[in-house]
Amino acid sequence: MNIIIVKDYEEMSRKAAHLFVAQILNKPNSVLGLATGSTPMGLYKELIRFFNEGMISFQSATAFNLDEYVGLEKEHPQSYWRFMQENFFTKVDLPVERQFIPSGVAEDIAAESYNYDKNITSKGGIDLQVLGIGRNGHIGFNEPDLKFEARTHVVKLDEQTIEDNARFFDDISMVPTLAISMGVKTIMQSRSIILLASGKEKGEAIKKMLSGNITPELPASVLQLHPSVTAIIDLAAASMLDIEALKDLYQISMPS
Ligand SMILES: O=P(O)(O)OC[C@H]1O[C@](O)(CO)[C@@H](O)[C@@H]1O
Repeated sequence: MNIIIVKDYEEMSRKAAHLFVAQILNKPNSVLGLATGSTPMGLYKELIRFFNEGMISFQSATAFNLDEYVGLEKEHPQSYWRFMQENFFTKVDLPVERQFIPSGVAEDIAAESYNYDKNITSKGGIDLQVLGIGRNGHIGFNEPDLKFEARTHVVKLDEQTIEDNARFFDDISMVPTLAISMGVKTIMQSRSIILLASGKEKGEAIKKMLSGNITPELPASVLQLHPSVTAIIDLAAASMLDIEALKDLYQISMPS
């Protein structure tokens, strides 16, 4: 794993956008794995800026999102479908027919999960996946203790995840308790992964992710086994790391 420690959220977003731009320039028909939440919003803003400046086009790209709440219609203000429309898809030229987000209201969620994974494979697999990280170490909505072999599936959200995401809903009781999420195995099959983390509340999860211990109790720790991960972490999220000790395990670059 290559670790880039940056000053703040803005620098994290810029660096991540540069990696996405490089990916698209090298392979215009890339299959991108996209995420929601507060973390990647700055990345999308930067990509939209690059698009508006004419530097990149998503015309030939395909996008698969990580997850969606079960029970929320597309148009629900907190659905991840809506998040992607508002923060990215309507602002770039990625064709609608190649924007994929699992449906949280499919009649047969098991079939939806199976077909979602199959669709990723049929498009050649994900070239570049962006991930945030939950305070409990989740990636996508793969909560602690879920097996690493899971493909796209339905997950029961942790109390902590429900609490964390309650900020987006009028009341905590309105936060869905289930989600459909790419599984760890689906994520690990991506050719390259960028993990983003910003803010001191992510410090503990980042420390555990890099500790050397690989366990489903801290789902992001599995990324230590992936051959091409770049973790872009701001100083606040990196504040609990013993950088000197980690230099034996990872390639680490510090802010200039
Ligand atoms: O970026 P946030 O809002 O801190 O959320 C952390 C993670 O949890 C999720 O909301 C659940 O998938 C991710 O989208 C995100 O990466």
